[in-house]
Amino acid sequence: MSGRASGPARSAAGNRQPGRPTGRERSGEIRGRRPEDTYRAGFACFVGRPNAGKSTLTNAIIGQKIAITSSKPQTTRHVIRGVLHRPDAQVVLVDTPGLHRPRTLLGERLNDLVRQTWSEVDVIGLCVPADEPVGRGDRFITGEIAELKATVIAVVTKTDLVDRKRLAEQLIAVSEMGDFAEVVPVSAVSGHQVDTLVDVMTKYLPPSPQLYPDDMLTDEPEQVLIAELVREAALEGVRDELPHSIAVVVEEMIEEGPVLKIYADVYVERPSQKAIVIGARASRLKEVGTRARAEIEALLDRRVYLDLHVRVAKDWQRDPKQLRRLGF
Ligand SMILES: Nc1nc2c(ncn2[C@@H]2O[C@H](COP(=O)(O)OP(=O)(O)OP(=O)(O)O)[C@@H](O)[C@H]2O)c(=O)[nH]1
Repeated sequence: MSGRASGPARSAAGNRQPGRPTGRERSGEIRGRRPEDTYRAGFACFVGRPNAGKSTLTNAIIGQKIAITSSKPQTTRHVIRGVLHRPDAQVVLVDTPGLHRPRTLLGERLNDLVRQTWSEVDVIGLCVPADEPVGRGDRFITGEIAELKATVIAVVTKTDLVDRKRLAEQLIAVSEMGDFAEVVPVSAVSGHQVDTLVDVMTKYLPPSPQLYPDDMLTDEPEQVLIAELVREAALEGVRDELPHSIAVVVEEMIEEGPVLKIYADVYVERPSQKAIVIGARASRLKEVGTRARAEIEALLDRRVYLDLHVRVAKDWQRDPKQLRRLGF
């Protein structure tokens, strides 16, 4: 045992008793620390209407492709956590799908998931794109999150798309929409103000020990990330025809020497959709496989063999059993 006085042992940074100097502080290693500089950690999420830039911003903050972005709304299905590590804080980002009018069981499940996530986080970043007028959708979400315990920060996204005058007007319009702790303009694409936004979010996290180990970027199982990459590739070019009809399940992953063999099923709702996804003489499916494999290899940094099967799961969006099987 060390000569430390009795009391609970300290296992993680910041989990210390106030007033008791650590060994590093005693040796003068950490100078000029103010009492408010304690370690902070907590959960944050971005909300906003579809296409507001939430996933892109999450990726820009974590610095890795952890959520799937697309120019079409509502591609984010799973709650994906990315963990941002800083010397003074840990921000655990939870990515949610957009809240929308439920037309299917899937829609209802997604909305439940969103509300549950909102009630569990410390900080919510309400994203409003700079290049579109503040609208009913933004006001609706602002109202929905107003009563939660979380601190709400308004984030004006995609600032690279507008000039300064338009941005200034949008900042005013957004700040008039609700009672926000702060309003922060940001561009995930150019990176402008991303660090500032993280500083602001960190400020509102509670003092807390580290929540996840240092080397952890995301706790989403690899399979889900891989399935999302396949799904994104399968949607490419056919989004207008089957925007919400594709689901992907990774059935098996087998290590074979330096190669990782991945067997995945691509589910569609109808035989006609199966034909679209496969394409003439399987040409489309081959392209999907090539594109997805490149993405997966980049994600895992290793060689991958990808085997895709297209299957019809009739009306999977409306069937509770199928939804459970597909991970919803
Ligand atoms: N120019 C520009 N485009 C952006 C920026 N952030 C996001 N986008 C684009 O806006 C579109 C939507 O971005 P997403 O991050 O998918 O939006 P989202 O809010 O997660 O969308 P849902 O998953 O549908 O709720 C994509 O085409 C992005 O490339 C930005 O800072 N600048």
